[in-house]
Amino acid sequence: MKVKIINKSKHDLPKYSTALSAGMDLRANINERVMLQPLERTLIPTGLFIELPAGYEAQIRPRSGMALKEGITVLNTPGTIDADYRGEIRVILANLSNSMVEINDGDRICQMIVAAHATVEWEAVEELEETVRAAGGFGHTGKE
Ligand SMILES: O=c1ccn([C@H]2C[C@H](O)[C@@H](COP(=O)(O)OP(=O)(O)OP(=O)(O)O)O2)c(=O)[nH]1
Repeated sequence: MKVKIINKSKHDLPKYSTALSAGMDLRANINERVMLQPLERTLIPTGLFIELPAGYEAQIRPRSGMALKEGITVLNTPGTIDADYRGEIRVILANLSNSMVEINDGDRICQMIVAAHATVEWEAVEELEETVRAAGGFGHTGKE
């Protein structure tokens, strides 16, 4: 499927040629580098604007390398970009390490995937169909 995208950032669309794969890395589009202190969070602009068809969302996810090497995650992962959102895509980065991390302009800070979602009409009822699990959850079957 084709999705319209406006690139107002200083950077080429990252990995555009391979964007048919699941994740497209997004780059920070910032004028000054950001110093993220331990446990600090910040909102990073990307300069990207997209127009998704109804029934789809974009999800903003952390990059595993940044998570493992630097302790940087996307705080609200997976961030949701609604199909009717026309604003700039921005990314909430958080530093879960115990040292300061520098984010520079053009850094690949996260990845974005586009996913179909169900279109649900909630039907209010008094009872739900019975199952073996019933209300069991949160580890009620134990560890083994
Ligand atoms: O990581 C994110 C998450 C959201 N958004 C934009 C697109 C999304 O469509 C809109 C609203 O996001 P969300 O529904 O998560 O925010 P909210 O806190 O529920 O705010 P709202 O009341 O605006 O829906 O903000 C981003 O740019 N980056």
